Parts: sequence; C-alpha cells; structure tokens
Amino acid sequence: MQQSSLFPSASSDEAEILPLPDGDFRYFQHFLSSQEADTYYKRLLESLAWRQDDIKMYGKQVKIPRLQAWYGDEDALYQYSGLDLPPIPWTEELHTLKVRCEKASESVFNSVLANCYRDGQDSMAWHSDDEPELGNRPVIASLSLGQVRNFDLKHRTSGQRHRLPLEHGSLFIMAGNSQTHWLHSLAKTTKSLAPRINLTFRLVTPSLRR
Ligand SMILES: O=C(O)CCC(=O)C(=O)O
Ligand SMILES: [Fe+2]
Repeated sequence: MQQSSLFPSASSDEAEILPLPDGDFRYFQHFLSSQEADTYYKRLLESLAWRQDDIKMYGKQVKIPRLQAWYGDEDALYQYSGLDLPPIPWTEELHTLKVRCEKASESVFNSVLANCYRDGQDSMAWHSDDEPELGNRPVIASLSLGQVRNFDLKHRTSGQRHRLPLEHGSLFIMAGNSQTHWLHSLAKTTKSLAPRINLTFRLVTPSLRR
C-alpha cells in the first residue's frame, strides 16, 4: 500500500518493546503524525487549565517544578503526591486522544494527568505510579508533545538504568509489573529548552484508596 508522502513514517502500530526485565515497556515513536502532533501541541498548550500546585516537603509548602492539569470522568478522583485533584471534564481533544491511546494499549482509561514542563528547569522526581487507586499492574499510556526530554528508568533493587528520549508525537506504555519494580523520572537540564507536554492516561478506581 502506498503511504502518504507527507508522513512516510507515520504509523501507530509499530511498537518497540524495551529489553528490560520485570516490566512491560512499549514505545511507539510515531504514534501521531507530525502534523497531528504539531496541532495538538499548540492547542493543548493554550487551552488546558494549567496550574502550578504546591506540595508539602519536610513540612514546607513548595511549588512543584511543572504545570499540571487533571481531566477525566466525574468519579475519577485522584490523589497525587498528597494533592487531591478533582477532574475537569474531558475536552474534545483529550477525549479523542484517550480513545486512540486505549486502542494502542488495549486498555481503558477514565482520566489523564497533563504535565507541562515549561523549560529545562521543570522536572519530575523519581517515583512509581503505584497509588492504590491505580490498582495492581496498572497500564499507563504516556503521550509526549513538544520538546524532546529524557525519560529515565531505574530498577528498584538492581539499580539498572535505562534512558529513553521521548519524542514529539510519541506514545510510551508502561504495563505489567513496571510500577512494582521500576522508578521513573524526568531530569532537569541547564540547556534552554522549549515547553514539553506529557499526557499520562490512567484508570483510577477511587474505592481502592486505603
Ligand atoms: O513527563 C513524563 O514523561 C512523565 C510523567 C509522569 O511520570 C507522571 O505523570 O507520573
Ligand atoms: Fe509517573
């Protein structure tokens, strides 16, 4: 079949499986076409309800080093780093992307945490997405737009590391035991960088909260 000459490499069904133990990590480099990625990047940057929240660290209120917004079904209440985030109803764009991510990951999501890293100084510390309301072996679908940033993985016991630059329009899926055995983070850099948006689609079941 002849492929579109504008987007010769745009294909959403070729996953690269990361050769890492104790987890299930899949990367679709060209999940969105470059034109779709450009359009979503611009629209989401200007239209999402970005906010910079505080978290408590060592008894002090500190601003988290990025902007965030939480969207989803009404009942998808989520606690994140001690923050209670009531979801904003789906926008048309986020809902369309959710359905595409569900197909690619053969999973169902009811919410999305949107992160905006404004420049190289914005980051995310080491963590696992292992909150009780995500259940056992959660599937997390992570869509990246804008500036390429390095996503780091670290095995909890062996210390094995893996660095993956997450590209504009890519989809990264973490499933199986990934959150039990691996931590992930997004490091700061002194380079001057453009903003990056990351959408992590999740299935939240509030009744699982302890
Ligand atoms: O920005 C990223 O790629 C990671 C985001 C993340 O780990 C999270 O939202 O839990
Ligand atoms: Fe995470």
